[in-house]
Amino acid sequence: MTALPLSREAFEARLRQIGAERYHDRHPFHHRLHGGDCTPDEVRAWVVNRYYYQSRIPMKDAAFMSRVEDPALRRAWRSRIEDHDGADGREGGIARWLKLAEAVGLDPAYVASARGVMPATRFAVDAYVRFVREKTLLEAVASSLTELFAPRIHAERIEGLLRHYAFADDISMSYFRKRLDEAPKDVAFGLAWVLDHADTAEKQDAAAAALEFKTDVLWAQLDALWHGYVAPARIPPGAWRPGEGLRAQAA
Ligand SMILES: O=C(O)c1cc(C(=O)O)c2c(n1)C(=O)C(=O)c1cc(C(=O)O)[nH]c1-2
Repeated sequence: MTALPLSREAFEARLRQIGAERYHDRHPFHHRLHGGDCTPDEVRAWVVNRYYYQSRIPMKDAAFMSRVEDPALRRAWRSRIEDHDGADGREGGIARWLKLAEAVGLDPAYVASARGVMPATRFAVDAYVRFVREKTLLEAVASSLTELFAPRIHAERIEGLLRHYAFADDISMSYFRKRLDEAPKDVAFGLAWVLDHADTAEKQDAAAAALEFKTDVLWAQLDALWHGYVAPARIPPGAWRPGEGLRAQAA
């Protein structure tokens, strides 16, 4: 006997439960960061590694769009690329992230080179891009739904960083402030699309598994960061080392 799909409401609740249990706002590295307990070098390591995630988001969205045959879906999706890359003289999220890099004392060109990114960060982030390129469109859209839970963490981060770190100001926090405006529209669209298209129990299971996979992508990045940079730090070969990639004044 084939299982019946959950109602729209029950399926949405199932997706939200995944966030409640597995989203990376629960990770100890985030508690440390937002609570003011990170050393300047731990913050720098986070900025260097998280840049790689940021830089790959528009690439995964372009990979997604390259597979979409419906112009309406492509039209709804394409602002995600512009939000990160910028458009028509408007600065995008990547440029704003590099302002944060500068504020924490890093050379933006070094960060943008991605030279200091840890292997585990690359593996996790590249796995996300590959997932979106290779899985069904439903799984690809579902994997973006961690953003349902992101506004909460961005608000928490703005507040925590402003309270605890001298580098935090309007300019260095602009990435997160802007995401508070941008993300809700994307996620409302993505959630409605998944609820509309996951119309069998099998598709609901696949969408839920995709969201879990994505929480793993995020969690694994923070595990790597903790292992690499929080004492006793075990920095992997080739990854950023304290003192490297600093901007001239901060060196
Ligand atoms: O700071 C965060 O915790 C966080 C998490 C996520 C996420 O949940 O994937 C994204 C972002 N930020 C973000 O800024 C962003 O642009 C973004 C795009 C996506 C995506 O999967 O398409 N996730 C996220």
